[in-house]
Amino acid sequence: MTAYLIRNVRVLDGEPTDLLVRDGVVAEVGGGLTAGDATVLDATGLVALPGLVDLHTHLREPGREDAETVESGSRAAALGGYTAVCAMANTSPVADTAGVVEQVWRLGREAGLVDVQPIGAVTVGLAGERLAELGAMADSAARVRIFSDDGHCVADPRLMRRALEYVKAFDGVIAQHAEEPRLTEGAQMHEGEVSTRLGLTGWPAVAEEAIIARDVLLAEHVGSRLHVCHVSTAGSVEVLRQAKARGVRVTAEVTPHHLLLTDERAETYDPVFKVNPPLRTATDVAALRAALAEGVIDVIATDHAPHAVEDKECEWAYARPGMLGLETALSIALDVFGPQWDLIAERMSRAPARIAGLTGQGVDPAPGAPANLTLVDPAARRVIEPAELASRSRNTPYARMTLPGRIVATFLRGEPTVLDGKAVK
Ligand SMILES: NC(=O)N[C@@H](CC(=O)O)C(=O)O
Repeated sequence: MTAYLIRNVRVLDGEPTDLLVRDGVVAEVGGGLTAGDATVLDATGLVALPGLVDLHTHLREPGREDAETVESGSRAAALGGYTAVCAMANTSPVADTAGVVEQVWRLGREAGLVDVQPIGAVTVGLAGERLAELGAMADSAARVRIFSDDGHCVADPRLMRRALEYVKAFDGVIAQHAEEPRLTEGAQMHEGEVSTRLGLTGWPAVAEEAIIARDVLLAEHVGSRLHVCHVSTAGSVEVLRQAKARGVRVTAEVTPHHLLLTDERAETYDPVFKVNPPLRTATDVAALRAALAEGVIDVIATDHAPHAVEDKECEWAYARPGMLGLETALSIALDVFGPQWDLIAERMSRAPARIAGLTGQGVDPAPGAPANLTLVDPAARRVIEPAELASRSRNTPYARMTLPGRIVATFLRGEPTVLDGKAVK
């Protein structure tokens, strides 16, 4: 195993120092370390962060390997500075058995670019009727702890209650896609002024808020852990704020796109901006930013949702919802929050690692810490070219935008997965 001496790097907000990475851990930190047999990387101007952890990634394997595979999604993740991703269950077949979650977990190990932690479905086939084999998935080699029907809401309150109760036994968490389905039938975009003008059926904020309100009460009632996926409205933030103040065991995530883009993008009728939950208003964006800074929202999660060209480059009404996120998330965070490295490390690495129970991930670079880390050049700016992305899909909403920050290197347990901005394998 090669050792690396990372010279003159700032660890988060600290002064420039050297990091010696050896045998999978950060062996030493300090000024003027000697290289010995280590490969020297000059990291002047770069910032070292704990490797990013994504709580919400769609890898599409098994079933839609034309849109993404575990390997291509892992490469996109590593290039985005990630060392772990949680793979959503809405594959085909659905990840609702020990067999499927073990398959995804094994494919992740084989790719070896990030830790792939499968998420299990809450209900069989995401159909919302019967609980899946949560215990068998938890006991499998994949050690599933997060369960989600993401893409669908667990709408039946009794089923949601049972799921919350069931996962308590192994400190699991239910990650809810909060969308009251009766309120979003036929919905194409956020319900508001823009949808009225365009004549598109709206997805009202209350469809999200009503489910979050119900679920925090259920989680409180049974004393279990709830995680809320892709929070998108100012009203949801208020529900979460109240629940947290009461001590409910609830955590929440927001996506990079909901921190940056608004429903006005739908005026282009370009389906690249169609996503679930939909892009909301500038008021919502401001509330989400404040909630993330404050900690009412715990995590930035990408909801990386690759889609094949035929599913995206068609009429708005027929396009699948979802956008790419892994290769641009850190840049969006930097654009929105500036170089607040401790905040970025907390919301994009430590907190998601804690919620997912991933030991060894989300640990700041310090002597003895597992060498899962990423080196960022905050001064770099890059133009996003869809064709240059490592994802098999092209549906980035940031095409041809200039974004700040560039991932220069990523290390997974001491081995580089990205060097000089390029994937190592
Ligand atoms: N977030 C999205 O817009 N899409 C997700 C699932 C979903 O939440 O609809 C996908 O799997 O494509």
